[in-house]
Amino acid sequence: MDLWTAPLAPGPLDALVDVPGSKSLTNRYLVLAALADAPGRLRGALRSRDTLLMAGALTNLGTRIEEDGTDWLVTPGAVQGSATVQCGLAGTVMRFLPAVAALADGPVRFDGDDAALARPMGPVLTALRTLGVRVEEHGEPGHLPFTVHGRGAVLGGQVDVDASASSQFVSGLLLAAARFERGLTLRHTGRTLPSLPHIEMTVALLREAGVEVDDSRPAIWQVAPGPIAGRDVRVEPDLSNAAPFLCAALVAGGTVRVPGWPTSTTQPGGLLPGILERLGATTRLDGDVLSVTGNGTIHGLDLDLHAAGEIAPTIAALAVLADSPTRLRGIAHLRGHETDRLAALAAEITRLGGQAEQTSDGLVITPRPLSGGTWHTYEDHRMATAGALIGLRVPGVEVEDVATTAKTLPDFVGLWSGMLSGSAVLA
Ligand SMILES: O=C(O)C1=C[C@@H](OP(=O)(O)O)[C@@H](O)[C@H](O)C1
Ligand SMILES: C=C(OP(=O)(O)O)C(=O)O
Repeated sequence: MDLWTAPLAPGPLDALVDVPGSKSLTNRYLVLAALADAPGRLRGALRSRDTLLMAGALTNLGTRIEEDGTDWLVTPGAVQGSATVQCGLAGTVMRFLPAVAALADGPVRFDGDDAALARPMGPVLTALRTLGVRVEEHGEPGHLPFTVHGRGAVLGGQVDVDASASSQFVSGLLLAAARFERGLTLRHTGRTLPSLPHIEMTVALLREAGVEVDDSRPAIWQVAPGPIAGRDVRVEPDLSNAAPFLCAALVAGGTVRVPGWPTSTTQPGGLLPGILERLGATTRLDGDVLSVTGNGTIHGLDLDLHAAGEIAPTIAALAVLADSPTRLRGIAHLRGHETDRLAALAAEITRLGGQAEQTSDGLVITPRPLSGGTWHTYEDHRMATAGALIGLRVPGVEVEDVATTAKTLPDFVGLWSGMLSGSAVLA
């Protein structure tokens, strides 16, 4: 077992951290570019395990993706069957590509890491079947591995989807829907809907590519059939990956700045400044540089994170170091993320001597004095960065398999040490 001793904060921070591109934007732009009617260019695309898996899968499906300096040039081709899609542990790959594969002229087999076999896929497969696509399951029903038997075209029409376990079920169908003969009307039938900003991101990117989307009725999205424009786009920095760095200012005191912060964004990380202020930070946006300043005091709070579940592990790490208890709500769907994040956080916080209880839809964390020990990461990049954050203040936190951060941030350790040495860190 590979252990990385999380460095203690040397004192108040003063750092500029240039965070690489957004995973969610990169993988959406790649899918849209692959389905477009002309070549496209991605600037600032993230290179990480999840985006390289997406690029590799699209290449297997007939897209040409070339490096041009730091850009990705994407030349669409007819979607090809007799292909395989290796999903790794990437939700965006396993949920976005089945609807693309349905357009292929033959079978496309989807497989992934062992941990990926536990992630829910059923609503995507049921929706494709409703749309007339044959799907063959090879393991536990509603999970990887499976084969989508493309027939070269999808009629489209109306479909009901329960997306309470993941917004990606909706995004994945919408992204390919303009290529269905009749487009798609998708109605979410579940009681809760997580990560709405990520669905809004999908809608925004479709519209930017010239696709007509009607989202005027609650929980219903209608995508008109039509061409998808090949575009030249720039990917915003990954604001959820910025979170551990910005939060480090609350743990260690001092200031951490992240350049390239968008003035408006559909990334859920756009909610961070408001959340960090409630936790005790001061935030400022000077041009496109977000500064977060802390004085070492973190306030516990009651927070519904259903819109931004992705940042919950980072907020949970702050909560264990706070001056009062924290209740995180609205994040039952985290049980289907890279690991059962509610169980993983509760187990690891408890292992260090903290107190964390799972509720039906979140966690209650009561600060207690912590001591060092192994912080298990369960192949979850955000568990690894949460351990690093706690280790800034608690001596001897040994983060297991820190390399798992490569899922979305391959140089996490380098960026983290650069931040601590106070130098400007350029990705
Ligand atoms: O569409 C996307 O890019 C994502 C949607 C969210 O998924 P869930 O709705 O499953 O939480 C988020 O947590 C994930 O990291 C990325
Ligand atoms: C839930 C996450 O990833 P995925 O895209 O694999 O669902 C995440 O990055 O926090």
